[in-house]
Amino acid sequence: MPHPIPSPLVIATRESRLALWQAEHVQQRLQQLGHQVRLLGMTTRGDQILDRSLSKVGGKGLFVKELETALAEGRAQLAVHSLKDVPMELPEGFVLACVLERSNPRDAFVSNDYASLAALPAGSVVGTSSLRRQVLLQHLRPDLQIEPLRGNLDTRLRKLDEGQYSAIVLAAAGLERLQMPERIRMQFDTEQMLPAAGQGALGIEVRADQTALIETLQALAHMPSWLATAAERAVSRRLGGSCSVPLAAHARWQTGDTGNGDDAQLLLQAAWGDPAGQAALILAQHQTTVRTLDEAQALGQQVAEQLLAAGAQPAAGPH
Ligand SMILES: NCc1[nH]cc(CCC(=O)O)c1CC(=O)O
Repeated sequence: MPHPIPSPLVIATRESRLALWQAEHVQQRLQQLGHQVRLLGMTTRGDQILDRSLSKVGGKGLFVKELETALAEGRAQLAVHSLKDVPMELPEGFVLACVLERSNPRDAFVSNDYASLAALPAGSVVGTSSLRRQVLLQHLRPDLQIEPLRGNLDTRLRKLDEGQYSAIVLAAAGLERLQMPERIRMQFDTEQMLPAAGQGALGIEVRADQTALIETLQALAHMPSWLATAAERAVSRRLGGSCSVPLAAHARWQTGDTGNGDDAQLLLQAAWGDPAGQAALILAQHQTTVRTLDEAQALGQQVAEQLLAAGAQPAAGPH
């Protein structure tokens, strides 16, 4: 007999506005299916360490460890994550139960004074929180001064408004979820600023032994988004997946939009940039029929091998 599904179900969540929105979104979806759902808010080490670049202090795992402890101890059953922040390898005993339908995967240009990246005068200071954006922005506009920007969305916007930066670049999905779409002056198309693996998608993590719960959560799964992000994450995994790797990976369906058709083709594009910022960007892409998670991962591995063959360097150690 599988474990019965507890009632109420408890979602462990960080307490940033974005994390709460995401947890409440899943709460509502599960309530619509007839489940009782409560939230358990908690502060993680990633939320506490705000003064150093994330890539220097241990990476994505910082945001999920406390949530996993709550799952392990049975204080909660689900953790809802921005898929982008989920490490490529989950710790033993945990699985990604499903990926929900992806919203906007693009990066947004936010500024009080300038309408687009192209409009910024030479030497302008642009804030961004990831090595990927830093490398891609420097590639698009070598004349700009790209500076680190940490903190949750409200903090980042405040730093912009205080005049520390002429513009900042962050995920459009976050601004849309927090109902600040008017802050977005321009959205980069994905060819110009290739998104991070999983950007704009939500994933639900559970304990691997919760088989009945995993079964239940398949009602929230969106296979086209799951397959696309699985391909993206496989690129990241092969390159040592962590925020200390300046890697972009984005997959999109080419035929139909369902991913379920017999001939649905997935186009996966990826970029790797030298963190020192000198060498040219390395780009790779491949398109193929994808029907299963295994096929999606094989596509990701293939594109990763292309990047490596062209000179991309995998991260030194595991994170
Ligand atoms: N790294 C933080 C983070 N994690 C998820 C989002 C936004 C939503 C998403 O990408 O799914 C953000 C903010 C950002 O990158 O600007």
